Amino acid sequence: MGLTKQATGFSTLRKNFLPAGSEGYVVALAGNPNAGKSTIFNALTGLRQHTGNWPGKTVLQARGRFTHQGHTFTLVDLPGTYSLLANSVEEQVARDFICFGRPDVTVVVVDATCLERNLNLVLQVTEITSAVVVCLNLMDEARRKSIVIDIPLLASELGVPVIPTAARKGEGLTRLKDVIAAVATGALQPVPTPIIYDDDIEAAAGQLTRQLQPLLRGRLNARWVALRLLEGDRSLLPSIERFLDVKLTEPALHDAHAAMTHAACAALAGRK
Ligand SMILES: Nc1nc2c(ncn2[C@@H]2O[C@H](COP(=O)(O)OP(=O)(O)OP(=O)(O)O)[C@@H](O)[C@H]2O)c(=O)[nH]1
Ligand SMILES: [Mg+2]
Repeated sequence: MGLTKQATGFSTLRKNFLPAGSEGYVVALAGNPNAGKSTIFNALTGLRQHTGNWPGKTVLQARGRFTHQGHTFTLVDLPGTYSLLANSVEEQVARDFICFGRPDVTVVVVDATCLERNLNLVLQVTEITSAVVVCLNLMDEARRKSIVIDIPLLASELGVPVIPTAARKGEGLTRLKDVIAAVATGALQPVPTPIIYDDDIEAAAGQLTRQLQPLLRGRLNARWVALRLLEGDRSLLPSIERFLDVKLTEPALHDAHAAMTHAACAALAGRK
C-alpha cells in the first residue's frame, strides 16, 4: 500500500529523552514563552532539579522531582513554544517529547491574560494526547485587568481539566498537583473535544489514518500524524523513523493528498 514498515523494535521510548532513574510518573510542562512554566516547575520541584541539554540539541532540559499523595513524579520543563509544528528546534524538542517521550500527563500552562493566543497550543496538544491538564496561570494578572474567564465552560469546551493558578504567589498549585495525580493514575480520564475539519480534509485524513494505524500500532496518534502529513509537514518522518522504527514512504501520502482539494490543503496548511 505504499507505506512500509522497516522493523518493529520498540521498547521504552522515554530512555531517548530522560536519563535512567527518572522516577515515577512523567509529567511534561508545555506552554507559550512567559506563561510561567519555569515558575511552576520551580515551585513544584524545589531543589530536586537537574539540568542538561536535550539529547543531540543545544536546548536546555530541566527536569525535577516531586511527590504528592504518595506518588513520585518526574516533571520536565519543555521549551516555550507557540506551536508544535517543528518550525524551530524548540518546537521540535517539545513536539518530540510529547509524541515520543510518552509523558503520563502533559500540563499546558497558559497565560490567562491572553487566553486566545495560548489556546492554539492547547488544541495542538489535545490532538496528540488526551492526558492533558490546562493550567490557567497568571490569574492574579487577569484579575487585575478585570478579565473574567468562565473556567467550567472552558474545561467543558476543551474536554480537559482547567486549573486556575497564580504560580508566583503559589496559588492553586496543590489543586494542580491533585489533578496531575488523578490523570497520571487514570482516576481522571480527560476526553478532549475533537477538532473536526472540512469534509474533504476529513475524508483524506480518514483514509491516511487507516493506513497509518497498523504501522503506528497505538504508539502515536495516527489521525494527528495524518493531519500533519496532509498539511505538508515532513519533519515528523525522521522522528517517526528514529523513535518508532517505522519508515513511511511517499506514494500513499501523494494519494491522500491528491484526494483533497487544493483549497482544503491550503486551509489546513494555513493553520500554521
Ligand atoms: N503575576 C504573575 N507573574 C507570574 C506568574 N507566573 C509566572 N510569573 C512571572 O512571569 C514571568 C515568566 O515566568 P517564567 O516561569 O519564566 O515563564 P516560562 O513559561 O518558563 O517562560 P519561558 O521559559 O521563556 O518559556 C516571570 O517574571 C514570572 O515571575 C503568575 O502567576 N503571576
Ligand atoms: Mg522557562
